[in-house]
Amino acid sequence: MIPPGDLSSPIGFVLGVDLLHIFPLEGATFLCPVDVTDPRTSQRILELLPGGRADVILSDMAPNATGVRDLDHDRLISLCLSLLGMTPDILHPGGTFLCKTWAGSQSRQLQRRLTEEFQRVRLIKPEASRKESSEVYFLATQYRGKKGAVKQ
Ligand SMILES: C[S@@+](CC[C@H](N)C(=O)[O-])C[C@H]1O[C@@H](n2cnc3c(N)ncnc32)[C@H](O)[C@@H]1O
Repeated sequence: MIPPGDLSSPIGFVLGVDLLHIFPLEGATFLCPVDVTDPRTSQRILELLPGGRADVILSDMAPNATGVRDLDHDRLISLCLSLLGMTPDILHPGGTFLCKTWAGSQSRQLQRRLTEEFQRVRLIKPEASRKESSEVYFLATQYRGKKGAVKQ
């Protein structure tokens, strides 16, 4: 329980990662420009995370769209899979993973991979997402962890 006097104090730690420069924002730490597909990135993230692990990985990463639907879809799935590949290093067992995708033929493959790693996986279309957009989000919860352990 949080004592009332502490409600205005910062709770948690937010680390933003992007290929592009991010303008400073009070209360958040940024690692940029950084490519999540670079194998050195998880180590750089780890060095900044207090306690060495994140509770939530949240991604609305997207490549620059070419307009070729299948190609854009494949490139975004590939980004999501790169991020998922980092979870053993940076996500707490029991943690949550949210990623944006554009619906397409590889979505099932990503869903399968998420289901191997998380106890619960849901496909979400937020109200704020335009109906005509193929954008959908996978919300995966209760990360099994490296050895299948789930934090209680
Ligand atoms: C839809 S934008 C979201 C930006 C941000 N969330 C915002 O609201 O301003 C997608 C972002 O994914 C980033 N991105 C694309 N590929 C990336 C990669 N390989 N590593 C890190 N970030 C990447 C882009 O630079 C871009 O800023």
